[in-house]
Amino acid sequence: MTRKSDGNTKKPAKAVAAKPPSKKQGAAKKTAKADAPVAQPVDAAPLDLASLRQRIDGIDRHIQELIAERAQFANQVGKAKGKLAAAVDYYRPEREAQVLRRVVDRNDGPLNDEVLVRLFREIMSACLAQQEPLKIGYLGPEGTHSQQAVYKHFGHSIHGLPLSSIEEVFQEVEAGHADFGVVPVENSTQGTIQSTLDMFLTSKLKICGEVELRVHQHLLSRTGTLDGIERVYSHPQSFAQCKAWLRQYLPKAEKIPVASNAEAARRARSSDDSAAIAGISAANVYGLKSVAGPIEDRPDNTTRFLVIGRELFPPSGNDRTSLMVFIKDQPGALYHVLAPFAEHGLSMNRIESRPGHTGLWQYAFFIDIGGHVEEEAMRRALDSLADYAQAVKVLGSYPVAIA
Ligand SMILES: O=C(O)C(=O)C[C@]1(C(=O)O)C=C[C@@H](O)C=C1
Repeated sequence: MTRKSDGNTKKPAKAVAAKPPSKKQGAAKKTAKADAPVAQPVDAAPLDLASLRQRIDGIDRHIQELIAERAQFANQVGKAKGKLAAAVDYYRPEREAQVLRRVVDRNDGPLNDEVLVRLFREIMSACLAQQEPLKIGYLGPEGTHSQQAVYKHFGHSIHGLPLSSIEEVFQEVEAGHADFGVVPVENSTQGTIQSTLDMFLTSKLKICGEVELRVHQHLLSRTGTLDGIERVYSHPQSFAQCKAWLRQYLPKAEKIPVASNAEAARRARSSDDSAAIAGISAANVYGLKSVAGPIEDRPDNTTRFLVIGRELFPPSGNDRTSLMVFIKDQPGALYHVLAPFAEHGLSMNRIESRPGHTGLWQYAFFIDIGGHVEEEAMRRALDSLADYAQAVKVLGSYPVAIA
């Protein structure tokens, strides 16, 4: 598997140096209501605690009024869409991506992009839920990183459906019991989650989004101490992400692989000599204490999840397209399949091959390309594949993950 950066690198947190009110703030002052809070010039005498809290109270009132106003407009947008069948029909991932990108572009600190995106995501989630909350299937049980990925992408105003396998997530979305599903597809330390890619060989579902989640692992136990730990439960992927730490601190403990980190936490709760490697949220769900964390070997350990649904959405302006390509058995076929993307100025972020289940030694290539299938360059590149590809399936075109 190869993956290359696509320019979606996170902006470094902007400097938060003291500065006079910006032009943006100056303009806002003119249009704001008379009782709206006014930014305190940085060189003014510092306010006392009571006055600072008074300012915050004023700002909170103003924020609340604006959120209520926004929710009313979102409601009207919902009505403008006409009488639609279900909540899923009101959801517009391309619009949400545009809103969040603008939040990032406008951000001058002191809060970082990730925090601001999370706040705005929650506002949109609540606005959408006025129609009806979306139903989102994920690899459960509760407390997994998959559940965190669901909240990161859809906010908390949803109905989460914890399911027992990646296959079941696909099935529940296909059957319409869930509006969307969220499944892990690759980890920056451990590589591809092959069971997810293999589902696309037969599934008709489309990829409608991606979520990147920084994954922090913790050692959790009933006692909260390393002493006396004889066995550790976790998912094989998590064991692999914490190999060096385990070698150093628990070289003799038995390592027992289980189906999910949440299941590991559930088992660790039954005795004092057991521990689990899992995300910190599992500690709250299963009543455990953190012995140590984060304990992953690489500090940039990140898992990428896919959002799967039943339809494709229009371009957002910064999209990625995932393809599944079966190539013809002839010299240079792979080269000829990839060349049109470069010729049309489209960058390839990832290529992965898996047994295609169509015949002995026949492979399916999973390819991620920057761009959207409704864009001219991508359409032309796809048209040029026909001579060297046996079959091309567009798995989805979706907004590139934000913050
Ligand atoms: O713009 C829309 O289509 C809306 O429904 C509004 C809104 C929002 O709150 O901004 C809410 C839900 C959609 O998924 C996208 C955006």
